[in-house]
Amino acid sequence: MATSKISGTILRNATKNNNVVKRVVSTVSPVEDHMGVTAATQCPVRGVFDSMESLWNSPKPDNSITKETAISKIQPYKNVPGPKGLPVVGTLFDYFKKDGPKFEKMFEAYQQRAIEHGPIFKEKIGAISTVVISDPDAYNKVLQVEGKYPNRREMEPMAYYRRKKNIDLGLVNAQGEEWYKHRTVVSKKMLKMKEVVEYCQDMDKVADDFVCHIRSRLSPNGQVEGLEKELFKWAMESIGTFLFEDRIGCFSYPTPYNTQSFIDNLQGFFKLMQPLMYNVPLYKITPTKLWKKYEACADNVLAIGRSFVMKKKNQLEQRPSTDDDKPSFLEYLLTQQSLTVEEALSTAVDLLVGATETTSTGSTWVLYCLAKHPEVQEKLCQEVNDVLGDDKEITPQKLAKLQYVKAVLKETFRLYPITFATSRHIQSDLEILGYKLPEGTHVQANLFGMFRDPSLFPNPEEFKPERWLRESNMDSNLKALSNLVWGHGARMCIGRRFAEQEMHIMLSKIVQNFRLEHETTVEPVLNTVMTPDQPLKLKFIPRDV
Ligand code: HEM
Repeated sequence: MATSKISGTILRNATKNNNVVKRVVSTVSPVEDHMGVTAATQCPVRGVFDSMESLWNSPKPDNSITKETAISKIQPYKNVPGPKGLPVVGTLFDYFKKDGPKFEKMFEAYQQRAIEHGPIFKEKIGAISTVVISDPDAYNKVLQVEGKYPNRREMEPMAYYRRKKNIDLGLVNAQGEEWYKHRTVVSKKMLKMKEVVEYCQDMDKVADDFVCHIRSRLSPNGQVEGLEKELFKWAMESIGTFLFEDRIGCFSYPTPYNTQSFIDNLQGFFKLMQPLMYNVPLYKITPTKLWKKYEACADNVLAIGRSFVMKKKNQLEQRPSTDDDKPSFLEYLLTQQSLTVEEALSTAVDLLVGATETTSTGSTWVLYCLAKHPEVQEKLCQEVNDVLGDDKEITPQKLAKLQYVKAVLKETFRLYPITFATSRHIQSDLEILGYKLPEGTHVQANLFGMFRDPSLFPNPEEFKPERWLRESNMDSNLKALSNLVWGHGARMCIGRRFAEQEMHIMLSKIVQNFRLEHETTVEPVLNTVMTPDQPLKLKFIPRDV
């Protein structure tokens, strides 16, 4: 496990600043949306935080400000503590200093800032100003001002690229009513468990094929060269079964040219987006070298993604599905009155893009954590064998019983939250932790910092899936914090149910078939999502020989 250089207690350090207020009970009233789904049911953490009072309101000796005085002493935005920066560029140049924070380690920078400045700090890096919250209860207030159309910070290079090419912004970057239109269509299929479990059998087959594929790729020393790319193929094959109700053929040998090219370009697309997102956006004035590389990757991703989608669309036109067929998600999209054909195609490509780097990287971290913890691996294998018995197929009923598998995934994401912070532009003024934030402020929850805060998670550097089991004595409200790795509210990750299902299945099959050992120690870095800083060298030792 990567041991962070930083340790400490963010929340208790708040008392170093004069800004600590007694936390006020939050009363989030569930708002019903057009689909009759309450916001409370959409967001598993919402509401749960309401009762976090007991955790966070316990008297602190040096926290003498009462609720009333806190309210009368609400301070303006300009007084929110944080690192001092220069006019216009803020702290940007700090990130270029040899011993300064690093863009590719923003999660550590946030953790360090929170330890220095307390549970609320603000930072301006170049053109971007952000308020970062490291107090779970206080962050609940952000949920109250999400509005009907929650607004996340754009992935600026991606959005700029699409505007330049006149392409639909898609679910990830669209805002307001435009976003809502796409979201309404997609969520009907992707957020409903009833719909997602329909794909359990397909995912089970993909996972079985992945296990065979791994066996075929084992070198004499038991390693799989380019493991990350192989996991990427599994993620792509899995989403393909959903989007197209068909197999893409990622495991065939040699790897189909389009698949390989999609993988290479998508990885470049995410890697290059990271520096483009945080640096001064010179690419908007002139196409910089970095931008040209990014644009080439984005062009390829789009062209290949589109070719997969178009191929399926043409097949459907030649052979429309019958009543006996399970219609694919692409077919569903193409038949929606509210979307144009172009919008439907864009959405399908977005899902292909959104589903691959995330789940493959998340799975890389799980396999790494397991390889480092043989005792967890054995416990996991035992659970899988007990639940599956002789019939190796994973059904939704069996999946529901695999509690330790789920705990392993949660614990992995606690240590390596692949999206290290949430993002919202608040839609009305907000009083939080003694400060008044104006409408439009960009606010983030410091996930990495909170997940490694010893006052929240004892021995935070230890990998202990048991924390998340029903019988553990961890406060149930704190358990809910793990949901934030998927975002929250009406804009939470739309692929969450799908991603969890495919990862739980794949993980079960891997531990059933292999014992994992690790040969390298890796650290997390940001390539837009949090990835290992070097290729993983894991040994897959077949259990049946
Ligand atoms: C380990 C896997 C994944 C993680 C950790 C993850 C995490 C996230 C997070 C944190 C967000 C932002 C949510 C918010 O702002 O509240 C998000 C959005 C999104 N995710 Fe995922 N995701 C994963 C897998 C997937 C998959 C498999 C798909 C597609 C099948 C997907 C599609 C999307 C889309 C389209 C959005 C934008 C949703 C919107 O703005 O309405 N993700 N994801």
